Amino acid sequence: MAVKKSVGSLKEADLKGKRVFVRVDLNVPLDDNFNITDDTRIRAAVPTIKYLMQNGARVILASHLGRPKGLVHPKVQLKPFVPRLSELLGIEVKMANDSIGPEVENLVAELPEGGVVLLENVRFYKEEEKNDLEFAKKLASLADLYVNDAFGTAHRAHASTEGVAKVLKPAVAGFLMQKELDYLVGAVSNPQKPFAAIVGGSKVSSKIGVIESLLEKVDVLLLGGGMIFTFYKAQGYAVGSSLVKEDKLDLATSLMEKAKTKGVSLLLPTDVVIADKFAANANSKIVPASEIPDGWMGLDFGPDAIKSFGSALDTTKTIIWNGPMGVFEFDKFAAGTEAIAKKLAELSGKGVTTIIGGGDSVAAVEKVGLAEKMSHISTGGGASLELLEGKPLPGVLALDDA
Ligand SMILES: Nc1ncnc2c1ncn2[C@@H]1O[C@H](COP(=O)(O)OP(=O)(O)O)[C@@H](O)[C@H]1O
Ligand SMILES: O=C(OP(=O)(O)O)[C@H](O)COP(=O)(O)O
Repeated sequence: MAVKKSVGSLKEADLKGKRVFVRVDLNVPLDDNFNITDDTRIRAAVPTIKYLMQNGARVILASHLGRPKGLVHPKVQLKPFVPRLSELLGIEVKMANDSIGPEVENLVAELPEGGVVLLENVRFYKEEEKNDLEFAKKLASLADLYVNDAFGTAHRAHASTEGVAKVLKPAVAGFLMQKELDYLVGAVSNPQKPFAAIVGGSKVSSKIGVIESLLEKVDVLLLGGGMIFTFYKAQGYAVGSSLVKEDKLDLATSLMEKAKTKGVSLLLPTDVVIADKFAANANSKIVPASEIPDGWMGLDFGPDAIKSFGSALDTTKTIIWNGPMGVFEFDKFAAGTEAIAKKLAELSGKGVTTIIGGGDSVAAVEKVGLAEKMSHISTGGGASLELLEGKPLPGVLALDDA
């Protein structure tokens, strides 16, 4: 099935007095004191919410945060977002203690036109990720209309992204969703070549699968972040206590073989920055990729890799980047990520199309002040990679046709 781009528009919807269920992606980085460290995704959701408010809708916001796996987890409650959302929207956003049930229904019933309520993390219910129909119906019963503006979660077929869109009609795209599709479908379905993808981050299990299809599309594939140690181990390297997905070792081997057969230049860092613990103040040193001692873990790549990755990118015309190259949140392990951000900013200036996707990748680029230099900052990492694969996104497919 082809990627779908033409979806029903919010502009055609009758909104006055209507209860509108808006799925947004507020899955942004927070520090240990619940301070939002990058609010790009929150700001990106604002135009749709403001439009709904200005047109007299009663707005019900739903999002996930983290991966609480169906359990109520205080660390990923949505309460910390209320002040920032209220500030951005210029009203007092109400917080619900749940995402379904009588208390939520009462809050929604009391909402004035132009009012906004934020539901609690939908992933506190295991039914969310299971895309349970009964749960989707409960969410749907809160509203008269569904808007999906959560591009970052559009690759997930979950109750609040896909299930609810099937039972609550009309179901249309928000402005952010539309903007992302307009840009990305064009840019990635027909990219200017040579085309490079850079994949890092920590979601190894979900992103390693994407690599297989990326090998059909790209000329250059650079791997970094937590992704690389599974590849090293598959080659017999010692990886110490680095992040490794044991069940993906065979896949890593077959991906390296496939890259060779396809003539794709697949590069892994040749040196890494290792740490004796996962902490900002860890002891660190640079070692060859094949020599990570026991008890040490790789948290960034080293200066040789910075050079070789830079040269590999020099001749490309389109670059998509998802996933930081190291634990950039700790200054000691941020050099690889910063070097890639700087390289992409430099290449953007020379006419190369540079697309950055993903909550943490965007946070990393924001941290070094280079977001403005990129061609497109996408709020979706996994979602933009899956679009690039040519996969239809369930959260988009479920929306009404244009
Ligand atoms: N070598 C590594 N080991 C463990 N975690 C890493 C490593 N490199 C990067 N990370 C972590 O990956 C996280 C981001 O991963 P991910 O969610 O996949 O990216 P995105 O949100 O951009 O899609 C960051 O918090 C970063 O600290
Ligand atoms: O942060 C997200 O994806 P991303 O890290 O791939 O950009 C989305 O909020 C989806 O989260 P999930 O990967 O836990 O389903």
